[in-house]
Order: sequence, then structure tokens, then C-alpha cells
Amino acid sequence: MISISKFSKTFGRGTPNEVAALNSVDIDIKTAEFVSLIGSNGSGKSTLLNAIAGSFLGDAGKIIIDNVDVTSWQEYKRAKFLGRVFQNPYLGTASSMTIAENLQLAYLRGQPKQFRIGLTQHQRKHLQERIAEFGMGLENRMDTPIGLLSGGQRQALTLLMATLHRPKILLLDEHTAALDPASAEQVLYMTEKIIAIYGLTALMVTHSMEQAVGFGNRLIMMNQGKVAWDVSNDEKYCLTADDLVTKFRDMHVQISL
Ligand SMILES: Nc1ncnc2c1ncn2[C@@H]1O[C@H](COP(=O)(O)OP(=O)(O)OP(=O)(O)O)[C@@H](O)[C@H]1O
Repeated sequence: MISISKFSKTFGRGTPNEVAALNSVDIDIKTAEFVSLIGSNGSGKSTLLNAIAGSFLGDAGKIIIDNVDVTSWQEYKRAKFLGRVFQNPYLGTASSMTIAENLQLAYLRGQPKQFRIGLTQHQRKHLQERIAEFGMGLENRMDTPIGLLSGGQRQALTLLMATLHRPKILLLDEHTAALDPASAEQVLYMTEKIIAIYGLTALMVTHSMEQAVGFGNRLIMMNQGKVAWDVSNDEKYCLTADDLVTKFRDMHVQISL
């Protein structure tokens, strides 16, 4: 599904701020794999997601999505493959618009202009049912402006909007980091459910070792712009959060030697 080969990106080349954010990265991700992406600050996790989304073009290497070479594609052209949720719950939804209006925007996105008139009663009911699955009571607040919702409620909506059209790839960049534990748990539960039901290929950046071991069927640890560790399936399911902390420590020792 996603094939990244020898992909490199250096920011600020030739300046005192030069950073090799991605350094000849090779990753192959199969359809419906759910990858937890971990690594210390500045190790290149967000840059990897941005590279897949086409937020910038690389200096070298290739990115192939669903057998299509998208290496030179701009972000808007890749958007049809992708759903994204960021850490900040205030991104991704329009504050002054109601829940129904935000959902309508997401629902009608990509439809031919002549069909972008509004939601039918049937569509509205379908969206209400989808939103009810989050267990936050939002289905009864369809006409409430999003600006009045909590961060957790907004993030639930952002996740729903990002996946309404079943993107091939879901990119989650610390999407529960700003939420309280109960909201984070609910949004994560729904994330896992949506990924499984739709068979999405997903990458989730997290700094929570519990989340990293508890979610996904593959775990990738980045270090200094490279893949430092890559474990899947049974090997991943046997991991504990303590194992990851030990791995982080070992790596840190290796770096400082
Ligand atoms: N647009 C940019 N311009 C300049 N430098 C950048 C840019 N984006 C990322 N970097 C640099 O690239 C490196 C990797 O950043 P990135 O955000 O990918 O790290 P990260 O692993 O996601 O870190 P964190 O866990 O702190 O979010 C960092 O040194 C960062 O400062």
C-alpha cells in the first residue's frame, strides 16, 4: 500500500539550521496495517507523515501509494488517498459552524458541484448514527456550533470527518495527546474500530508507550531520521511499555557513546 524507498529530506540545507529530518528511509506498509510510530523528539515522525501527505517534496527517494508513484505529487493531489488528524483539536473543524454543517462539508467533499446542495434527511440520520457510536451524546447536538464543544468532542468529530470517505490511508499525529484520559481512551477506541471496520492503512504517532504497545499490529521506532526498530504481529503483541522504555534507553546510550 505505501512503499517508501531511500527517502531523504533535509531542512535548511546549507544554513546553520540544517537538519537531516529523514535520512534514506525505507518502509513498506501493507494494506490494513496499523503502525504505531514512536521515537524521541525530533526523530522524524511528523516529517514522515508529512512526506506521505506531500506537505513537501523530498530531496531523494520514492513514495508509492497503492502502486502509484506519487513522489512528485503535490499535497492537494494526494489528499484523495488520505485522512489526517492532528494533535490540536482546533484544527480540522470550523468553530463557527455547527456539527451538522461541519459534517456536511466533509460528507459532500469530493462530490460533483451540482450534488453539493445539502444533506438529505437520510444522510443526516446516517451521520447522526455514526456520531452516536462515539458515546459522547453529540448526536443530540447536531445544531450546536463546534466552538462550544470540548477538545475531546472536537477530536471525535475530526476523526469522523477524516474517515467519512474511507481514505486508503489514515495519518494520526499524536491525535489524543491534548485530550483528558477518558476522552483519549474513547477517541482511541473509535480510531481502532474505524481502522478495523474500513480496513484502513494507518500510521499513528504517539509518545505514550502504553498506546504504542496497545494499538496497532506493527510498531516502528524512529531515531535521527531513520527507522531504528520495526516489529510486527506476534513480536509486537508480546511487547510491554517497559520493553519500549528499555529500548529508548539503549538507543540513547548508543547515541551518546
Ligand atoms: N518545516 C521544517 N523546517 C525546518 N525544520 C523542520 C521542519 N519540519 C521538521 N523540522 C525539523 O526536523 C526534525 C524532525 O522533526 P519532526 O517534527 O519530524 O520530529 P518528531 O519526531 O515528530 O518530533 P516530536 O516528537 O517532537 O514531535 C526536527 O529537528 C525539526 O526541527
